[in-house]
Amino acid sequence: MKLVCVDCNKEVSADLFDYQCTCGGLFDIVHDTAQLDAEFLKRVFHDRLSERMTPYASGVWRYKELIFPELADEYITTKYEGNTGLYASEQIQSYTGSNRKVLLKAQSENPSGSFKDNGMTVAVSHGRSLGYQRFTCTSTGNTSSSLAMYASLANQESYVFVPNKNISLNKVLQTLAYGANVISFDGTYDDGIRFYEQHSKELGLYICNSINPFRIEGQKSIVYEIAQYLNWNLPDWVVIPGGALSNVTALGKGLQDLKKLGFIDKLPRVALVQAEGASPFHRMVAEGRTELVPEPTPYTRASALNIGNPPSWKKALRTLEETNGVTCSVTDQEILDAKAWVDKSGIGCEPASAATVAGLRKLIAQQVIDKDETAVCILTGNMLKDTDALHEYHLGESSTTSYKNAIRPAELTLDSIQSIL
Ligand SMILES: N[C@@H](CCOP(=O)(O)O)C(=O)O
Repeated sequence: MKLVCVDCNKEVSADLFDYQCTCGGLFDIVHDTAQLDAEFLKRVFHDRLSERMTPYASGVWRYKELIFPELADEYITTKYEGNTGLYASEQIQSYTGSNRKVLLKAQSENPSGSFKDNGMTVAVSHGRSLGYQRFTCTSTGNTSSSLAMYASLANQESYVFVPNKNISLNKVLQTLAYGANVISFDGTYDDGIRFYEQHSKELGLYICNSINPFRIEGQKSIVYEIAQYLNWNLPDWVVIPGGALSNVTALGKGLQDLKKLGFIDKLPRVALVQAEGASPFHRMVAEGRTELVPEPTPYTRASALNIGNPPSWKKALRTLEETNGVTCSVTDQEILDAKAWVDKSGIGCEPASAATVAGLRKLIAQQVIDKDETAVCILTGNMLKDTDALHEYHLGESSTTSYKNAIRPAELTLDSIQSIL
């Protein structure tokens, strides 16, 4: 296993772990797959479906050979994440105008209620194997609750940076309840990432955001699981929401693994959907540019997507290129209407997830996706992650998003944070 920079292609041994290359680029993890026997692995992955209460019962660690083969089992911190439902919905078929039942992959059924668990179990396990006892992330709420859960499960400390506005109160409460030290700051997720880029070394904390390539390795399991449930036959399209762009990055990497190993014959096409108020990546693609222009003040009601400068955009672009993918953006109203349909289909999701269903509907209407093509939409977070959205949609009310048990530095500086640690 080695780290390869996505910008300058520099190769570094994975033992010399870092988040960024000296050139500033993010790292990819590259495994040595030459010795892997695909048919043998398929059998192993199948047999592990009957595991209970061992690390291999996890829908992530089931695929350990493709994710982190070198890790000693003693470091695995798992809550049997993954193993989430894949549903064929007639309601969503009729809402989107498809001629085929639409598949929904409910990552919302993960233990902390979002897809972040697939990556977080790997990041925290890796951090522990390096001897870290204190973990951190910046988050709009799902990453933080996931980290807080795994850190506490491993009896470790977590310090999470959370913007003080435009995020879901429930997610912050969940993070606090799991025992994290919550640091509420004036800014956005993008400011938190910038802070890490400047100070990761001095902080001495293990960073669990998606700039960490081990998070991406864990998130690859989402597409492995879809493929395995469908007997290694993927639909024509995978529709995925985009904020920090870790999900689409991991999807692309997972698809390449499956193709290289011969588990699948051809790559499905990827449709990446962003919220209109936070869509720098879609705008870049739609305008034919090759450099992302950050949005300084991203805003969407789908708070998990409130990101103006997604760190993984170059990796995401690679996924789009490799899969002949497309992007689109949808309005908050389109997202909330689609969410109401997902909720009443009995599956349920948080607003950001519903961007996929809204996007599929739009792309079918625009004839980018044919009505006869098959599609799976990835639902990233649980319906109860954002009950304010339910209030607003169904009762026409909104409630406060202030929270009191948080640490509030006057500003996000190294001194102010070090005084808290
Ligand atoms: N919506 C995300 C944003 C953080 O993204 P990450 O992939 O870098 O952890 C959240 O839940 O915080």
